[in-house]
Amino acid sequence: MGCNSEPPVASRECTLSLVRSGYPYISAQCDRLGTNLFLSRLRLKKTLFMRGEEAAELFYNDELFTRENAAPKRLRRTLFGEGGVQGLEGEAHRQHKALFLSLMSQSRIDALVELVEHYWQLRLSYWESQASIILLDELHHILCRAACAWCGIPLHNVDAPEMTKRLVLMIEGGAAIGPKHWASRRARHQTENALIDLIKQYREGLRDADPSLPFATFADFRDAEGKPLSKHVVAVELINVIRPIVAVARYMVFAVMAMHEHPHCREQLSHRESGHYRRHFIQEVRRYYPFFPFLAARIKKDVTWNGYHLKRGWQAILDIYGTNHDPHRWDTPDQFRPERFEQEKTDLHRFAMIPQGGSDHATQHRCPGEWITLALIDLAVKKFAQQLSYNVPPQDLTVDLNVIPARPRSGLILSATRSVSPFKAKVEENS
Ligand code: HEM
Repeated sequence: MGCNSEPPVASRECTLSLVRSGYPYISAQCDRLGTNLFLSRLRLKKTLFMRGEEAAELFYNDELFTRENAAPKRLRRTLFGEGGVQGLEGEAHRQHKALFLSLMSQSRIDALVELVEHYWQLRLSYWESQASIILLDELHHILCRAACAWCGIPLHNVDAPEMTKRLVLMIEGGAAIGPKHWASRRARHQTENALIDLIKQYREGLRDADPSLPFATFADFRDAEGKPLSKHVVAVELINVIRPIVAVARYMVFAVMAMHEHPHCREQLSHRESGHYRRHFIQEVRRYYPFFPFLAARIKKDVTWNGYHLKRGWQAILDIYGTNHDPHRWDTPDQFRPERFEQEKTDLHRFAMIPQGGSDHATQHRCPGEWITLALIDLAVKKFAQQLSYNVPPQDLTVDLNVIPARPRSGLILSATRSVSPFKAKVEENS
């Protein structure tokens, strides 16, 4: 610990090294310096890098840290959109966040899972007719259709592949450079415009919408003064629902990959009464595999913490991946061991395991889609451990730690996929 000094400096400027090394970069500096807090410059801005449970708790203190204008512009123009919940603070944030959380009742989550099962079932005969499929691409497609139906966004069959392509570009283009980044910006622009048209028609009475679905929830919202959200902000928030649902495909793929690489896990998951073990397995998937690498904020006022002076105006970066792998908190953090969660007191960690952010859902920026994510990974695990037979042919399953968001290079190719136990298909085909 320092004695009323600034945290140790890892390097004068670290942008290139961070881009080259990717997810493990911050942890490697922390281990080298023997600290969970260090300074460097990111794109010339003085930046405090933070890792671990204690540092995460500090990062989520909104008296000291703010998210306003903290995320890089290139992310706001691709992944997040401008004017959405991620960049809001205080009362405006609480209002938007309450809308998201109002969508997350158990019955609504069950409805989404049923829709995913429905579209999965429709796709299954295609899988069975093919020599092989790329699971990541297939799940993107299924989740896009289910997410749009769940939100009340009309998607005719012809639009579905285009919408899937655009949402995937938003997910993958934020951190990309060059043509892929520009394609991602175009995809956001086109999707926002298409949604703005629908919202306009709805508000002018030219189109109906089910009042219980997210489309109407956002389009009908009025603040305390009776003011609606602008059409653009409604579009951004609707994309904030459908885009991350499609992104859950990566965790579903990682779960199937983990079963392939750890056959003893698959064996335990194949029993129908495996619920307890399945929860631990899913938590380990979220802890172990890389997804979002870090979060950005700005320090609001000078503070002394653990003997270090932290200064107002510094950029702060919280290392998500490093916190989930912090060797001070997790035993053998780089091994995939679901049974580690037997010893954990709770399933919902506030600051030690933060793949979808930490602290509180309602008052902080913690992900409101955490329960949906758990339910969709659970669905994938049950399907692949209990209801489908398939082969995993030789392929390149390397997960590059400098590609954000991470994925297995092959996307996980499966061959000879067959249903061995009937899928539940409760929802009638209606599109
Ligand atoms: C692939 C699974 C997912 C991952 C890894 C993930 C990760 C994250 C992370 C790291 C944050 C930022 C937390 C923070 O700033 O403190 C976040 C926020 C958010 N996520 Fe997720 N998420 C996922 C799924 C979802 C789903 C399924 C939804 C919606 C249905 C969703 C909607 C949001 C929204 C709206 C925010 C902004 C919350 C706020 O600013 O208050 N996410 N997510």
